[in-house]
Amino acid sequence: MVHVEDRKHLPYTDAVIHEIQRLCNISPMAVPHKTSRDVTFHGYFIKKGTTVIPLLTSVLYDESEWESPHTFNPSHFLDKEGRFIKRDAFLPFSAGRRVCLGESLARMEIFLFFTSLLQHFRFIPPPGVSEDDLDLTPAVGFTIPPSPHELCAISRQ
Ligand code: HEM
Repeated sequence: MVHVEDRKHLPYTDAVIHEIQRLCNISPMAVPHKTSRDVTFHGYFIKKGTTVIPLLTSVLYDESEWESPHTFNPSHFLDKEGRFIKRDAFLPFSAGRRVCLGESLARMEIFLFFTSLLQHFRFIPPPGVSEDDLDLTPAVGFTIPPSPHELCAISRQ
């Protein structure tokens, strides 16, 4: 049985989960916001009342922040000794006053579901399908869920 406190003892697992959320961010455009006053941001003047859509993907794939932004690489979240490191550019829940209210709950649930499932099952492609045939290209939309595909869960017991 896994507990949420185990997260600190499982840095590689934690890094894998963070990397999945970075690379497969499900809410790339967060939620539209409106400026409550005139703002100058990075030299651009933004008038009060302007709708602003934060592109979280631009941070999660930022080439100046990530060593291999377009490749799955849990080392983004590990130091040389294999300890978990926080990264400022990890913003799948957005940031600021309107940051996702469910972030703690979501992170806890993802850790518990992910570790429990992997402890009890091995996941393999269905018979006749090779791993290379699995298309992990996400669906496109306001949110980007994974495309439907089939997997077999094999009990480890
Ligand atoms: C992997 C799971 C989740 C992701 C990636 C996610 C991501 C986000 C993002 C990007 C926003 C927009 C923040 C902004 O306006 O800039 C948001 C808002 C919000 N999320 Fe989540 N979310 C997740 C799960 C949850 C869960 C489980 C709950 C509730 C139990 C939740 C509740 C909310 C609420 C209430 C807001 C609106 C906050 C506000 O406007 O003040 N989210 N979320």
